[in-house]
Amino acid sequence: MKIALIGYGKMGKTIERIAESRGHEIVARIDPFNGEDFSASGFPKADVVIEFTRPEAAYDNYMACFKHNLPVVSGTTGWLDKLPDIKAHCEKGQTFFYASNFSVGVNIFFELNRQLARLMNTQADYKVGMTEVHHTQKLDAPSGTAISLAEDLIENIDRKDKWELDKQSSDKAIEIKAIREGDVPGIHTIKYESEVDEITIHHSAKSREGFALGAVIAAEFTAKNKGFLTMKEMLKF
Ligand SMILES: NC(=O)C1=CN([C@@H]2O[C@H](COP(=O)(O)OP(=O)(O)OC[C@H]3O[C@@H](n4cnc5c(N)ncnc54)[C@H](O)[C@@H]3O)[C@@H](O)[C@H]2O)C=CC1
Ligand SMILES: O=C(O)C1=N[C@H](C(=O)O)C[C@H](O)C1
Repeated sequence: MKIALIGYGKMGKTIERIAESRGHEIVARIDPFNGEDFSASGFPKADVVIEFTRPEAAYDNYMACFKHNLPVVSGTTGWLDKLPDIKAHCEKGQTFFYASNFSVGVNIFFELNRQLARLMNTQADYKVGMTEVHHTQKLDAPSGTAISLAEDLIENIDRKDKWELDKQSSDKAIEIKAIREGDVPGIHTIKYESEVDEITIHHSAKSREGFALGAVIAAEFTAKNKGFLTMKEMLKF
C-alpha cells in the first residue's frame, strides 16, 4: 500500500518505520520542516494519507486530502470542533478514520472505562476524577484520549454532565487534571473515591509504538472501507 504522511514529527517518523516493516511504501512526507508540500510530493499517488500534525493545521490538511478524494487516517488531537463538518463530507463520499488514541490497549481501556462507569452509575457515594500525564511538548490539554474517556463517563453516569480542565465548579462536573512532564508518552488514570475506599483504572503507554502500530493497521482498514471509520468498528468491540 502507498502511504502519504502529513506531519513528520515524533509520530510521523514512528509510523514510517512500522509501515515499512509491514511492507508499505511511504510516497510522501509532508511537513513544513522538510520542504515537501502537497503539489510537489507523491501525495496524490497515495492509497491513504496518515495525518499527525498539530491542532490548528489538521482541518486544512483534511480538506486538501478530500480535494484529491484521498482517504485519511487522522491522529491529530485538539481540533474536534470541526468533526461535524468532516462527518458531513463522509456522508458525501469521503473516507476518514479518526481516533483520539490508536493504541489497542487504550481502546480496551475505553471499554473497561465504559463498563466501570455503568456499574458506578448507581453508586453515588463515589466521586470520580481523571488525571492525564504527557510530555512537555504536547500542545493540547486535556488530551484527546482524556476527552474520549470523559465523554464515556458522562454518557454512562447520570450525575455527571460535563468535564472541566484542572477544576471542578459543580458536583455535575468531572475534573480532568492535565500534567506535563519529561517525555511521558501518555498516562491516563480514572479514580473513584468514597469515604471508605478507592477504585482506580490506569493505562500507561511505554512508548509511541502502540499508537503508531494502531494507526498503520487503521490505514490498512481505511484502504478497504468507506465513510467515517472508528476503532470500535475496526476492533469489533
Ligand atoms: N491519536 C493518537 O493515537 C495519537 C495522537 N497524537 C497526536 O498527534 C499529533 C502529533 O503528535 P507528534 O507527532 O507527537 O507531534 P510532533 O510535534 O512531534 O510532530 C508534528 C509534526 O507536524 C508538523 N506540522 C505542523 N504543521 C503542519 C502542517 N500544516 N502540515 C504538515 N505538517 C505540519 C510539524 O512540523 C511536526 O514535524 C498531536 O496532535 C498529538 O496529540 C499523538 C500520539 C498518538
Ligand atoms: O500528544 C501525544 O503525545 C498524545 N496524544 C494523544 C492524545 O491527545 O490523547 C494520544 C496519546 O495520549 C499521546
